[in-house]
Amino acid sequence: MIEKETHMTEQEIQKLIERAIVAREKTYSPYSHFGVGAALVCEDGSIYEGCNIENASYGLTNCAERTAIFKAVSEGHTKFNALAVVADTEGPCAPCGACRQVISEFEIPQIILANLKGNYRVVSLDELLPFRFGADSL
Ligand SMILES: O=c1ccn([C@H]2C[C@H](O)[C@@H](CO)O2)c(=O)[nH]1
Ligand SMILES: [Zn+2]
Repeated sequence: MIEKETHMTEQEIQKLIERAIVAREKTYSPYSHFGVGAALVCEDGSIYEGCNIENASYGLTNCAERTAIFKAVSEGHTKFNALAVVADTEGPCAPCGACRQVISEFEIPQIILANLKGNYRVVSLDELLPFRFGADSL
């Protein structure tokens, strides 16, 4: 189901969700047993994947979305076209607040929230994080 206009084709969306599903297989989540995968498209078309990485000190856990974004930024990318996130959820997987703030920092315009059952929803940054804090708030 597409609930929002997007610049991506159905095929592009499906390919990105598939990359996030593959990324999810690398999940390190021995505490929650809740695997999450993400796939991020950079402006130049390159794709970075990420999974959630947990820690015995629970608060040090890094979410899949932030893993993908930090991998890409650490390789020199700061402009992105889209991010897909997938988990084994009932409806489309919703990023946590910390990830929303990081997604906001890099102004990722299209965020694809998906699950393993084939449901997905494409949302804009304003839908994902309304009234957000950014550089212009400082
Ligand atoms: O946006 C989110 C929210 C949660 N998780 C992970 C963190 C933790 O490992 C597990 C349960 O919260 O899901 C993500 O990867 N992304
Ligand atoms: Zn998160």
